[in-house]
Amino acid sequence: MTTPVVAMKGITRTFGSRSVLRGVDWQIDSGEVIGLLGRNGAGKSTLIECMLGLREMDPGTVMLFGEPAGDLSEAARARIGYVPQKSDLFDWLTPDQLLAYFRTLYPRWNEHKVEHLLGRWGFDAQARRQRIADLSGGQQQRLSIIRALAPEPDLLVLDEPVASLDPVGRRDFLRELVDDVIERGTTVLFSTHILSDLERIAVDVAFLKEGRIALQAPLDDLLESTRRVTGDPDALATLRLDQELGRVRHQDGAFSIVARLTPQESARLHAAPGVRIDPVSLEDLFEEVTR
Ligand SMILES: Nc1ncnc2c1ncn2[C@@H]1O[C@H](COP(=O)(O)OP(=O)(O)OP(=O)(O)O)[C@@H](O)[C@H]1O
Repeated sequence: MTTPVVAMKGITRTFGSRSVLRGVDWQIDSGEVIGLLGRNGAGKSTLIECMLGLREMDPGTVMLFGEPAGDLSEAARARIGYVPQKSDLFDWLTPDQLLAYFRTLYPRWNEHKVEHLLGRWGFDAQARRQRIADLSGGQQQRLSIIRALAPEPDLLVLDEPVASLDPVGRRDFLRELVDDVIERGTTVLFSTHILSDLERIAVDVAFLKEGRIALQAPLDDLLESTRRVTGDPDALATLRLDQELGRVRHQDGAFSIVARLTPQESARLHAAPGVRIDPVSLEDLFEEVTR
């Protein structure tokens, strides 16, 4: 049996009276590429920070590459790349100084990739010698991504990595992620609110809701099996489906259920009079699962 890259058990985190994580059990295996979704304030950043041993937890344990996250060996630490939501760059340095510093910390550091990305992402000679504090938010985010990719990590964790990037920067970053990072078999966890980005990468999606992973599945399977069933409120009110994600009574009196349908359920509902079955988008799914 191979050791999971991430193994979390009973992760709990409370801020004052607010319980943000409520006993998360989660495992991420080698080579998985997972998009982490959840409403604002659902606890995605908190979960990621607990996962990487950057935040104290209430009860709970996290193992990374089989080692306790809070007491990682240098070797295990060097296998992780992290792009935080808020820049943690040493902003009194220049990009060249920052990258030179990090180069000394990692046994593996792909200088060719660094130069290539710096060139492609608009770091000319002047920008490379400018204080990071004086770079734009998007440039800082690009630099943070370059720093995380340079050591060719086995686990790459990205917390809303494209939030400050312009559309060209986003597309370019996604291309890099798909063509190089994922292609190499890297395990990737990334949180985003840009659902179309997830659809480009074709990954598993995990939904964080009420302090737990409420649902995780390959995105393609999820979209293929999930349907919105609309019909007569009285008939649908008593309908029970195996994997129901949500039910809504609309203002116009219509009633709909969003559920993952088995082939049998699908056949049964298609044959039922007055029932409509429609595909759902990832946005619909997000709304239902995180409602
Ligand atoms: N240091 C802290 N002290 C008090 N509350 C905190 C602290 N850090 C996070 N929280 C609270 O925990 C909740 C989850 O925050 P978190 O940043 O993890 O959510 P998120 O899912 O990443 O949100 P977003 O999508 O908006 O980035 C929020 O209600 C936040 O206010």
